[in-house]
Amino acid sequence: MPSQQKSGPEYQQFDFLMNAPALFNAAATAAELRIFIFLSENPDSDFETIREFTGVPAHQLRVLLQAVCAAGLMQRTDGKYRNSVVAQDLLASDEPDSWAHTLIGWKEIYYPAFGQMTKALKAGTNTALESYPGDEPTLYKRLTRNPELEAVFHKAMAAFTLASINDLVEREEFGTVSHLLDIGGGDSTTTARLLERYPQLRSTVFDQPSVSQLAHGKEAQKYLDRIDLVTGDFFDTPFPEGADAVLFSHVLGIFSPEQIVTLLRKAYDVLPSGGRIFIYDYNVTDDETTGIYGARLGLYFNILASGTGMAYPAEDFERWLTEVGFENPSTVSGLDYEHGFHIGTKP
Ligand SMILES: C[S@@+](CC[C@H](N)C(=O)[O-])C[C@H]1O[C@@H](n2cnc3c(N)ncnc32)[C@H](O)[C@@H]1O
Repeated sequence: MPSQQKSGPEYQQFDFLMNAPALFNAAATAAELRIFIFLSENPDSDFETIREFTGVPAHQLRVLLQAVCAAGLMQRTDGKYRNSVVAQDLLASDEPDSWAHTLIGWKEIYYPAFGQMTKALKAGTNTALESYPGDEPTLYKRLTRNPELEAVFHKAMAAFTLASINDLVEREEFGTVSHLLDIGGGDSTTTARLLERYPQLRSTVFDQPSVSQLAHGKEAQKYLDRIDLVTGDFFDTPFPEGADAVLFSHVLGIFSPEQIVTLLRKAYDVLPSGGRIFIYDYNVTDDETTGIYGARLGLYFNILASGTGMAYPAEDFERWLTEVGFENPSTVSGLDYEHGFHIGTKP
């Protein structure tokens, strides 16, 4: 009987897509078991050596390794295993910028929620948040009740931030800022990279109290004398004055247009004349048809994180900047991982 399977790149993409959740989880499990790091240190290991290292029963490990090979992250030659080029590049380290942390965070926190997509989208709210105790409206706030999971979340977020941050750090606009206000600055990873690059800069990082404590992590440790921490809820707590630029990195997209305008107004009010606003975030294209990182993020916000928000197109950010009073809003688009950099100046 002839094969029913269709051929061609679109069908191949369909085949990959239909199996991607299983392959993703296999990759994340291999990362959790530190197999990529092990193979980096011990390339061409045989099955028995990997079994001894992981302690996973032989049959189950056979199944896992086949899946990771099928995903293109590992190669097997004459019974010996090694990382593929991309796994060696992105997954084979424990450094803060390793994609291994991102995979584990997405496996533990993001994707379990995606099973509720239909329910959450129909309800118009982030119903998956019900799995986390508390009555706070966002994942970020509920995680403050669970320090262990919160640390996994911020490790994953910091890793992905580091993977996508170079295009932000290289923006020459930071060279003429003396005091930055980094709103929702997380564990200060972004601020630390900016301080490393721009010696004239100091930064005030505003985040929730439990998150700010994570600023004592590896990246920020070296610059604590140039970092001030301000804690609170950024909707309720006044923004501190004194900065000549405000940065929102991966923050505004979480929220609704009304909430975004509220935060932009708060930034506008504390800036001096000539002060600038910088927004670094994911953008889908203006016609809203492309952007796979943006797609994942928008769904995650609406199912779990905040019940609103998306990787808004650049034209939305520029319109909000104008509405609040910033002059000459502009966008640098096409940055790493579908990012855009939006700039406005207070008259
Ligand atoms: C996606 S993270 C971005 C972190 C960092 N700016 C980056 O680019 O990696 C969003 C941050 O906003 C903070 N956040 C969310 N809602 C907040 C609120 N209402 N008040 C203060 N911080 C908040 C979270 O704790 C988190 O650190």
